Amino acid sequence: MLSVVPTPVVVRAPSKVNLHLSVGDLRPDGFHELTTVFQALSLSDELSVVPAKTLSVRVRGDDARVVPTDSRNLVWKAAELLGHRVGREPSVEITIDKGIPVAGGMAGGSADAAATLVALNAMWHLDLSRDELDEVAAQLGSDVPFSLHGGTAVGTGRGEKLLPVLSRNSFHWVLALAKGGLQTPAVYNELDELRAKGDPPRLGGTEDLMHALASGDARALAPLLGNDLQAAAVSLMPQLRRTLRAGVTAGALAGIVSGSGPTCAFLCADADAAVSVSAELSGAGVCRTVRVASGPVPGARVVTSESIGFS
Ligand SMILES: C[C@@](CO)(OP(=O)(O)O)[C@H](O)COP(=O)(O)OP(=O)(O)OC[C@H]1O[C@@H](n2ccc(N)nc2=O)[C@H](O)[C@@H]1O
Ligand SMILES: Nc1ncnc2c1ncn2[C@@H]1O[C@H](COP(=O)(O)OP(=O)(O)O)[C@@H](O)[C@H]1O
Repeated sequence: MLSVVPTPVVVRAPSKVNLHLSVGDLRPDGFHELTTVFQALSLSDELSVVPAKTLSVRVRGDDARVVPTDSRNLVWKAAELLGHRVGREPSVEITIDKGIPVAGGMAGGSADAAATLVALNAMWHLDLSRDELDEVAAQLGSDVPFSLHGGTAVGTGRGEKLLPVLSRNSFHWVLALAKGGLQTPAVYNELDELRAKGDPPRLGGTEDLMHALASGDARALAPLLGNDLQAAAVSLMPQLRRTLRAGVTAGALAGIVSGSGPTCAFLCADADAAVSVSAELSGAGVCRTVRVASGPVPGARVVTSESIGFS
């Protein structure tokens, strides 16, 4: 007799770097008003989802031991929220292969949450529209809608309201992963404290950055990269100053802290330059490990989803 065993729905979801992250005032709801330009990068997580008796989560990869596998995991929350919304028990086993550093300012948890929504939308044949998925995504976290969309986009509000940005060519990045992570709320908090004590510089507008992206010119883009959270991340982890200097000494066009950090992202002139910067940076002893990535890449998407038959 032929029995059909479902193969997993496998979804790949990208990390991100904020090319521009301008942080406004703290809102009454505890979030800061942002203007940010996200770019999705090829460094990614992969999720495999199969039907099961109950909801469970497994995590594999270098950082696996610091990722919760219970209801604190964003994929658990995503499965429950979507299940509740469509009236289904989220009885699935989710395996996360982590490529994105944990608590690294690269939206790894958000990528996994977005991947879960995409996987369940496919597995349960829900056919939810982009807008419906976006609405669920925004409830899970400010960065989750961008992890769904990918590409290059401007985020406003708390980062969840997105507009795509015209971007030509691929950009080449080297990522310096730190020993340890930084918790996003602590970094926003530190910025509020720095602002209460003094007046750290605030980023201006994004017009020139948009032109540089449209022209696809990495050399034009490099001096326009900026992140208001960088001062706060460096204040909490002063060794990042050395990492940022080392990347530029190694030949990168520019370096910034990615989002709330502590990953540092270095924009390079081309793919060859990225390989050479990564080699030099990994020998400099200023970070835990180094990765090469390119962007923009698409948002969370199914990479395989079939049923196989065997007798
Ligand atoms: C800083 C950024 C930049 O893209 O990303 P990461 O670097 O952490 O990946 C984001 O704003 C993080 O987004 P995300 O990680 O989804 O944050 P959320 O879960 O929505 O919020 C976590 C906490 O961060 C703070 N927060 C987040 C977003 C925002 N616009 N203002 C905030 O003050 C709040 O303290 C909030 O309680
Ligand atoms: N699927 C997940 N992957 C990584 N971290 C997760 C996940 N779910 C929950 N977390 C928790 O979220 C925190 C922030 O993780 P992450 O999303 O990787 O960082 P960031 O907010 O800096 O982009 C982690 O410290 C971890 O405890």
